[in-house]
Amino acid sequence: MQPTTAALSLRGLHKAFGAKVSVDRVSLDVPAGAFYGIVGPNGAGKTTLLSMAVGLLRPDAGTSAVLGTDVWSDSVQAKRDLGVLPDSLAMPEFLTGREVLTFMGRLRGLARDTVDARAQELLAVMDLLGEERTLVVDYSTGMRRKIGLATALLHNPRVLVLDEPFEAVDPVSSLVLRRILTRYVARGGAVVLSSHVMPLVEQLCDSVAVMSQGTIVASGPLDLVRGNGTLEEAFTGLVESGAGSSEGLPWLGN
Ligand SMILES: Nc1ncnc2c1ncn2[C@@H]1O[C@H](COP(=O)(O)OP(=O)(O)OP(=O)(O)O)[C@@H](O)[C@H]1O
Repeated sequence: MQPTTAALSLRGLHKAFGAKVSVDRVSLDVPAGAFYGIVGPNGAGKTTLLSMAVGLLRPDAGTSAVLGTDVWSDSVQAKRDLGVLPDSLAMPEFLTGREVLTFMGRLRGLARDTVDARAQELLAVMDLLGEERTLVVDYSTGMRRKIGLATALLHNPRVLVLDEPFEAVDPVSSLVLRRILTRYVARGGAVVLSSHVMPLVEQLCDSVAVMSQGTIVASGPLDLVRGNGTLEEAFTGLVESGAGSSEGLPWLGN
């Protein structure tokens, strides 16, 4: 039987900023149809890794392939298959949400009526129809996240890479989004997301990678990584990041 091509295949990705190694020769395979969570403490290298994986940040070394297509040497095809929610989103600020979707959809080569129909549906599910006339520059943080997610979904990509997709998103929109992503995976799409919210990762993802100080310290099926405890317990055990002790700040509250 032919092995199925990985949704995302990272090989030896490496990035240093000056003397600081942010991602240290990371290799990772995200299988087709996976719902893959990447967790790690602040500064672990998740955003840097995902930015290189989707072709937004050029690595010092290593490769990334989306469904077998290299993101740097065949970026047009790779980006056709990819929907990306980056960490910090550069947006056309002086457009409304609907205009952003129309603009991005047309850039993606979608027909005008397809873009219009999808924009209407996406604005509805993201609960942004009421803000139709608001310019993105005046959006709240959560609204920006939601319009970013809508643009990631617009062209019906086969692989979604989402950096902290639930950050600043209200509980109702978060529930809607979780359902959308679960259905997307059930239909054969692959999702890679980073998050700090362990219960959410446990609820959604079938596989996880734990990052610490630029490397992956554990990866694989969720049940294997968390063992008999919760993901949070496994995470805390794996990541001895030298995080500040809760015994500190003796003056606080005294
Ligand atoms: N453009 C940059 N210039 C210099 N250092 C950077 C740059 N981008 C990231 N870093 C450093 O690389 C390391 C990893 O950062 P990164 O944002 O990838 O971590 P993260 O795991 O996404 O963190 P968080 O969970 O806080 O978002 C950090 O030490 C950060 O300071």
